[in-house]
Amino acid sequence: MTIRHPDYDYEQKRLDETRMIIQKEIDALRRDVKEVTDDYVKQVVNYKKTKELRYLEDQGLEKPYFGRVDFLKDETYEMDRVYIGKRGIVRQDTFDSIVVDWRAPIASLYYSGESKDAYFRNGRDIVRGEVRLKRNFSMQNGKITGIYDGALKESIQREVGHPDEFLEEGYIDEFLAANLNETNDSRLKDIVATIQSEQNDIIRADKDRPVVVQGVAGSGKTTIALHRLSYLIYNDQDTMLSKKFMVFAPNRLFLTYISDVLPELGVEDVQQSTFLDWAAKLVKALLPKGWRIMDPHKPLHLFFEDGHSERERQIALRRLRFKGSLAFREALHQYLLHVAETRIAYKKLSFVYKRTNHVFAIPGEEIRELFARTYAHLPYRRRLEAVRKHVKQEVNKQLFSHLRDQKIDLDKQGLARFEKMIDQLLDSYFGIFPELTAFEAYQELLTDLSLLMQLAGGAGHEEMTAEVIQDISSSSAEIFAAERIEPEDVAPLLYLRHLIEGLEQEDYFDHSVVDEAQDLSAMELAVIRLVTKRDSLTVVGDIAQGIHAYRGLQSWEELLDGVFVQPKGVYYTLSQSYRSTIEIMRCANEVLRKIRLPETVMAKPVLRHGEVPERISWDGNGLPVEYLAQRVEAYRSEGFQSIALVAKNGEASKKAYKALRSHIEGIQLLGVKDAQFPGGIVVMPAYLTKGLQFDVVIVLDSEEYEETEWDTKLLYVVMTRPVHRLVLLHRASRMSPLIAAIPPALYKQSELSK
Ligand SMILES: Nc1ncnc2c1ncn2[C@@H]1O[C@H](COP(=O)(O)OP(=O)(O)OP(=O)(O)O)[C@@H](O)[C@H]1O
Repeated sequence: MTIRHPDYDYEQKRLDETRMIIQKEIDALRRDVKEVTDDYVKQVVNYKKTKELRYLEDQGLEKPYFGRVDFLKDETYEMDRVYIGKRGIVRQDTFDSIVVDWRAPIASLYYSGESKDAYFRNGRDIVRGEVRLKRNFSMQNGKITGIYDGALKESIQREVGHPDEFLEEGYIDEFLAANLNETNDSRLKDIVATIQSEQNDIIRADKDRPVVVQGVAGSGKTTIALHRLSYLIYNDQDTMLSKKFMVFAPNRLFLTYISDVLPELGVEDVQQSTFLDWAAKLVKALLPKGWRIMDPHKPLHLFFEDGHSERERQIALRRLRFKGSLAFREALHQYLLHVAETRIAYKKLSFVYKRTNHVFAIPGEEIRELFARTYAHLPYRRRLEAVRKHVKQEVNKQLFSHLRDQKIDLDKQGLARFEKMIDQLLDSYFGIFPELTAFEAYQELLTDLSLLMQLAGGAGHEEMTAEVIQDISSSSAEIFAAERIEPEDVAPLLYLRHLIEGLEQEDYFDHSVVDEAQDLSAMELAVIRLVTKRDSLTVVGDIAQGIHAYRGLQSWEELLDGVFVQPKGVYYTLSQSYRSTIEIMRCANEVLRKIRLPETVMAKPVLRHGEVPERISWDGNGLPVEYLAQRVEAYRSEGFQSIALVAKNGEASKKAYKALRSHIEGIQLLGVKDAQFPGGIVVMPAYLTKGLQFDVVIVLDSEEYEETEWDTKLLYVVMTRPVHRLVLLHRASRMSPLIAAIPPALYKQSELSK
């Protein structure tokens, strides 16, 4: 902390002046919003003023800004001194901007740091110059408590040696370190003051191209995606509406976990849903009466709980993987082609114009060409309409040229009669085209084995052997026979609806965020792309945290090469991890190392130290409940607020809860059906901890994690949840091979006996 900074007096004076102006603004706004009015426009203005007032009262006065940049413009050689805050503040009397909003174009300079070659985009223009100073402030009760100047590399050089080595090791500036060290509670918070340059690039990326982010655990993916929404709304209010923004997240628990930060960021009315909740609403309208979508957690039981045969799992795996694949999307397209080519007769359309005995005719081949090629890009039903319209125009053209040749002047009535006749003719011609409905077509494709073989198998689909297709088809038929569809049917069914009927305008989003995207299938992401205007998507995730063997992406290439092709998605990677201490990340990285993925990058923790993780062996039966209760109490008295006791699966967490509830006050059990994230002390299954963070994580049954790809990923997820402390408990008789492989120097070991 540098209270005696040479500019301290200057900055404190500037802050005092700013606060005086804000106080005046508050007084004026209070007077304005008191006024009762019937005028609608004034009501809208008052609503905005009330929001502004609330911000100024709650936060603006206390901490109007967090940073400053001095920018010397190349063109004019003028120095701009800009103070940056969470919201812009403008004096109502002079309209002078006293604080610039972090989302404003010029604020971008603050995030890219000091540089001789700096620039920012202002609309289409690029403003170039030099960032002479980047300064951060800590403030409390209107007093500056810290000033941090950001010549990052230079200060490292001075203090500790060669900068690059330290940056490699995750050196961070003092200001970020101070922010990270504040005891974290489990909720997500805004990071506007400490957004890092590579995170800033993502937040401010082109809005009309898909952005795909692969980031290690704790690299700020969720946080950044939400900040990007805030940035987009601020800069593109004319073309985007926040109520047309959608955040797709993995479960309802996660949605309540993130929902607090959205109003903080000034984006209140964003839609939030799991993919399934959103898509199921649309799909239900396509299902016959009495049909239902199966419980989405059934596969979790099948794959994570005991008591299921390997063959059962194999069939389910084949079927579920196929339904989420781009190969299936291709088969859906092939189905439509198949219908267009084999189920439509494309007869010649002809009739005799009685008055002249002239035969008008459109060859069947021409209609085929129109249907199967010219209008092939349109959904089936819209294509029918377009071809019909085209044919009608063609007939009319022929008629007028014939009438001209024959020098016949047809009056209004004659023309109307002709038009009616044509309409009748077209009704009967197009009436024999198959009337497709998405649901019937979908069922047919999956249950007609030979059709599925023809459309999904063959050259180029070597993995789709007859046996695999047989498994997919017969197990799908069984589900349909019970008048059910499964969650994995929802996306392809919607996709097929799009191919057949097209989507309605109100189904579209102005921007979609997909969090934990590795858990969605390529097919689901293809559907999200369909419903998002101008490819304005932010897709974030971590392949190393893809914990569902039966679903989800295997690699980002699948997405970039198969879904975000035109315009091409922009791919970013983040390897700096901000959540956990160095000690925790070192252990977690040992597990990550075991996940052999081409895209795996080791997480680089920021320089924040803490206690080393503990491995505790226990030789009794059940759980060491009294010991756990003591530990939890000790953590509580250390000031930690959120503590997760994690069991590998749902059954085990229920058992643990039963054993612990009378020993630990306020402990809560979280399951898949829970929609509220309570914070505090919770027992939960490992797969539900995704995306969340806790001060402390205690893994209750670490011996249960086998050396399989999915268990490794699951353990990695769990180990990367804590901000401060990690404890791995295991039975004395067994240890997970994944934990056995962690060098003992990286953790503290102890034994616990009955
Ligand atoms: N630039 C930053 N400044 C301060 N804190 C940050 C920054 N970036 C990320 N964090 C913090 O790091 C933690 C992890 O962020 P977040 O949950 O968004 O990461 P994630 O990549 O989505 O993680 P995971 O994949 O593990 O779920 C949060 O507490 C967040 O506030």
